[in-house]
Amino acid sequence: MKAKVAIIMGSKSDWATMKNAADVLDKLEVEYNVEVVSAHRTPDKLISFSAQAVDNGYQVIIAGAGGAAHLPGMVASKTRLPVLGVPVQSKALNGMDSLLSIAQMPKGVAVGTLAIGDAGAYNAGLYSAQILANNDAALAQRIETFREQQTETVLANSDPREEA
Ligand SMILES: Nc1c(C(=O)O)ncn1[C@@H]1O[C@H](COP(=O)(O)O)[C@@H](O)[C@H]1O
Repeated sequence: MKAKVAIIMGSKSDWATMKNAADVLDKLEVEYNVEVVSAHRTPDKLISFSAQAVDNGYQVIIAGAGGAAHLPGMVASKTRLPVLGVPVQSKALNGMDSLLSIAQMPKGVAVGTLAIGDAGAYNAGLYSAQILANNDAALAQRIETFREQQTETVLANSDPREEA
């Protein structure tokens, strides 16, 4: 079966962050492809990737980028697929630049913006699974189980003085 989720990022240096999206998709047994695509450095590849995304079987695109993070918005401008943008934490501005670049889209081209950094990437993975679960009962059940286990873990470790 072809992967329905694409995880793309502006640079290899974003992988440490974007791996969090891959990790949760692994946990939920969702297939994905991973690729570096940059609006700035590989603009032609961005156009072809986005234009072919539907034909390639993708249903959701997770796009992570840092600094002048144009990647998610530009991909969204060239495909109707939902694009989840992950602001990678930049050194100079701690990711505020990435966050605002991704969140402040002009009306008419939508990008779903997640939180800065690892948690945002993880939640982008989770969100993409939740979108796919609308048409996949087995995946929906795995997400329910994931949540129950998460709740049980928190309830079993409710003394803040003890190590998790
Ligand atoms: N924001 C973008 C885009 C883009 O938006 O297309 N392409 C690369 N970059 C970002 O540049 C940062 C530094 O990249 P390098 O570490 O390769 O210098 C990365 O966080 C990347 O996402």
